[in-house]
Order: sequence, then structure tokens, then C-alpha cells
Amino acid sequence: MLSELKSEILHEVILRRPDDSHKGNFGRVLLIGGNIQYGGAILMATQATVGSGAGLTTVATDLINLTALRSRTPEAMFVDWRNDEQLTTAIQTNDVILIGPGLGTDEFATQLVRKVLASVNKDQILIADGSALTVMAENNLTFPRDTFTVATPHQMEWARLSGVQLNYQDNHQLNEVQRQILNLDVLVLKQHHTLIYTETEQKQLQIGGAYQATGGMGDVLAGIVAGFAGQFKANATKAVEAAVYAHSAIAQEMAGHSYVVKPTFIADSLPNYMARIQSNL
Ligand SMILES: NC(=O)C1=CN([C@@H]2O[C@H](COP(=O)(O)OP(=O)(O)OC[C@H]3O[C@@H](n4cnc5c(N)ncnc54)[C@H](O)[C@@H]3O)[C@@H](O)[C@H]2O)[C@@H](O)CC1
Ligand SMILES: Nc1ncnc2c1ncn2[C@@H]1O[C@H](COP(=O)(O)OP(=O)(O)O)[C@@H](O)[C@H]1O
Ligand SMILES: [Mg+2]
Repeated sequence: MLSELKSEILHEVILRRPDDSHKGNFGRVLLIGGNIQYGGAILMATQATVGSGAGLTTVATDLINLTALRSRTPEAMFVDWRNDEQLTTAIQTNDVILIGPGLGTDEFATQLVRKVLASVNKDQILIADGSALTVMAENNLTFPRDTFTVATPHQMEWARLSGVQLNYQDNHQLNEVQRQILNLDVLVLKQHHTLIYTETEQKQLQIGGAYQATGGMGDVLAGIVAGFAGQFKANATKAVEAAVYAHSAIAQEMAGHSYVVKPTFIADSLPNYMARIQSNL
């Protein structure tokens, strides 16, 4: 049964931090993406992961993005994605791995996706977005069974991955494909009024609008999902739901005075928004 994803999810998930906590308590998050063409995507995701409060954020990307990354989000650490030793260590030592924003679909991107799918373990959370999903579809790859996995496709990406075309993406088929073929734990099927499918529930976001229809909006969502999954890992499914809700709630608030909402504005508004949620304002 489809139920509405309500604002209460924010209050369940975004709690006051204990005074004696440190960055190690709020998740080590690794973001992988950003080729020469799509470097902006991984920069936007990074800005959102840091803004959403991840304890430690590392970005594995093309060397060409280093200066931009350092100047936009110096809080994040950098790994050259062609340095296999550093990349392997980063994959092994992070709690959450997001792969896909601006990754591209060439041979190198495909190798990276294969490496990540083969390397993650049962204590990690894997989030796949954008190009990673297209690469998985093109190569018939499935998610690892023992890892908690989240996919954030838009409808076209889901059509490629599931084989279910847009007009037929109804609840029953989504669940079957998701659980039995892909080994996916949470599917965030992005669209106007995004759907979230878990093993037991199907929820629909009923906020947000066309002011979000701009490139980079999904990259920022993926970054928030990763940041929340790392930080609020006691219940990863709820963390994903809260991320989806917060992303559109911030956009909706900004739409009161912005015809189009820039994805990076959402990333930068997260700390303030989360403080207001925590204080019940
Ligand atoms: N500044 C950047 O570097 C940007 C990089 N991007 C990256 O570009 C790569 C390709 O992603 P794209 O999504 O552009 O390309 P895709 O080829 O995956 O799909 C894009 C097309 O799907 C169609 N579509 C159907 N239903 C849709 C829905 N509900 N939502 C969105 N699109 C829908 C649209 O016509 C759209 O042109 C990804 O890695 C992505 O992360 C994009 O995020 C755009 C911004
Ligand atoms: N008309 C709309 N109403 C509500 N949300 C929208 C609308 N158009 C786009 N979005 C949201 O914007 C995001 C777009 O994601 P995606 O297509 O992956 O963007 P990109 O890859 O360019 O970053 C999704 O979260 C989607 O739900
Ligand atoms: Mg996208």
C-alpha cells in the first residue's frame, strides 16, 4: 500500500547531537564520480554531503576536479580515482559509498562500478546514482546481496536498470524487480512526487515541484542521502526517507522567492534547515 512520506520523518531522524561526540560518530562517506565532462555533479554531491553533516567526506574523482573541489568544499578529502591503491583503501575504510554522480559510462567508469560492487562488505552502505545505474544496466550488473543498498534513479535510469518502461512502472513490478533480481534494499524512484520502495513499504513524497527540474538536483539529493546514511545509520531506511523529504522541503521553501531552485542553494541551506528541525521551529 502506498502511503504519504510526511514531515514527521525529519523529527524522527534529525536529532540533537550528543555534546561529547566527534566527527568519527557521524559517518565516513566516500563519493565516487565526476569525469572531465561531468565534474560539477560530484562537486554538487560533495557540497550536499558536507552540508548534511557527514563526519568525514572523501571524494574519489578525476584529478582535473581537484582545484575546484578544494576551493568549493575544502572540508572534503581527495583521492585520485586512477590511483588504485588509494582508491582500494578508501573503499575499504568508509562506512558509506556513493557512486555515480557525473561518473560517465565509459570503460573506466565501468571498471570502477565493477570494483565497488565486488568490494563492499556487509557493514557498509552502498548508494548508486546516475551513471552508475546506467553502467549497471548496460552490463547486467546486480547489487551485492550482503550490503545495504540504495538506488536513486530517475525514471529513465530505472527503465534501463529494471527493464520496466516508464508507462508500466507500477508498484507490483517495481517490488519484484527490486527484491528478486537486483538485490536492492531501498529504491528512490525520482520524479514529480518521488516514490520510495523498501522491502515492506511504499511511500510517496507529496511536496516539491518543477522549480527542481534543473541539472544537478539529483546529484545534490544523492549527496544528502549519503550524508544522512552515514550520520543517522541506526536506521538507514529512515535516513534515506528523511534525506528525500528534506531535499524537496528546502526546495519548496525557496520556491517562494526563486523561480528555479539552484541545487547548490539546497546544499548550502542544509545546516540551517536541520537546526530548525532539531529545534522544532
Ligand atoms: N553539472 C554536471 O556535471 C551535471 C552532470 N550530470 C550527470 O550526467 C550524467 C547523465 O545523467 P542524465 O540524467 O543527464 O542523463 P540520462 O541519459 O540518464 O537521462 C536524461 C534524460 O532522461 C529523461 N527523463 C525521463 N524521465 C525523467 C525523470 N523523471 N527525471 C529526469 N530525467 C528523466 C530526460 O529526458 C532526460 O533528458 C549523470 O552522471 C549525472 O550525474 C547531471 O546531473 C546534470 C548536471
Ligand atoms: N517537476 C518536479 N517536481 C518535483 N521534483 C522534481 C521535478 N523535476 C525534478 N525533480 C526532482 O529533481 C531531481 C532530479 O534528479 P536527476 O534527474 O537525477 O537530476 P541530475 O542528474 O541532473 O542531478 C529528483 O530528485 C526529482 O524528483
Ligand atoms: Mg541524476
